[in-house]
Amino acid sequence: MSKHSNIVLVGPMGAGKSTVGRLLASRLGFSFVDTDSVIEDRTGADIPWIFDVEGEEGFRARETAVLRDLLEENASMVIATGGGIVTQPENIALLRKLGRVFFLQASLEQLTARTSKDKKRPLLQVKDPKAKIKELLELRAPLYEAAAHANIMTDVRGAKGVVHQICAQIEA
Ligand SMILES: Nc1ncnc2c1ncn2[C@@H]1O[C@H](COP(=O)(O)OP(=O)(O)O)[C@@H](O)[C@H]1O
Ligand SMILES: O=C(O)C1=C[C@@H](OP(=O)(O)O)[C@@H](O)[C@H](O)C1
Ligand SMILES: [Mg+2]
Repeated sequence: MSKHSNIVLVGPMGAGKSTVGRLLASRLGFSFVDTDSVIEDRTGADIPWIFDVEGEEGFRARETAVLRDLLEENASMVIATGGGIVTQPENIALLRKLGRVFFLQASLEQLTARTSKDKKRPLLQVKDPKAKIKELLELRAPLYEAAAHANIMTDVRGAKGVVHQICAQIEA
């Protein structure tokens, strides 16, 4: 286990990392960090713009830089990551160094429904978002498993219920 006492959330788009992360941080009295928000704050641009101008490659480099910077922080944090952060091999070790990693999962139907209204995910601005989510999940599931210390199914409970479940695992 890491010397850092952070809680790190990984998982596909729509798993609830940003929503649960914020609630969990408040419940634990930790700082909340969303790597997407850090990148947007640093660039002064939104994610679609970064994907457009710097490409996914540029965005991924920024994600790794954020993880490296977070390792220098001493605060106790809940860190919500972007769904593709595990695609960079070096990030797996960085995530596990940062703290206890929870893999938030949900059914394809739930992931699709939860992301259907938000147009700020460039990778899902395609004809068939459900098929894209499925494709990414098949590619990334082994990577989430490699990064995570624990898995949390989020289908049958709302965000608050997921917070409760994570707390129960932390306190066990
Ligand atoms: N456990 C849950 N049950 C139902 N809806 C959820 C749950 N967790 C998050 N949501 C909703 O799903 C959408 C995506 O959540 P978000 O936190 O942005 O996911 P992520 O950061 O993993 O992409 C939001 O509208 C959020 O309110
Ligand atoms: O899965 C991905 O590659 C991405 C997930 C997004 O974060 P969320 O998982 O919070 O939506 C965001 O980092 C970007 O759109 C890329
Ligand atoms: Mg998010």
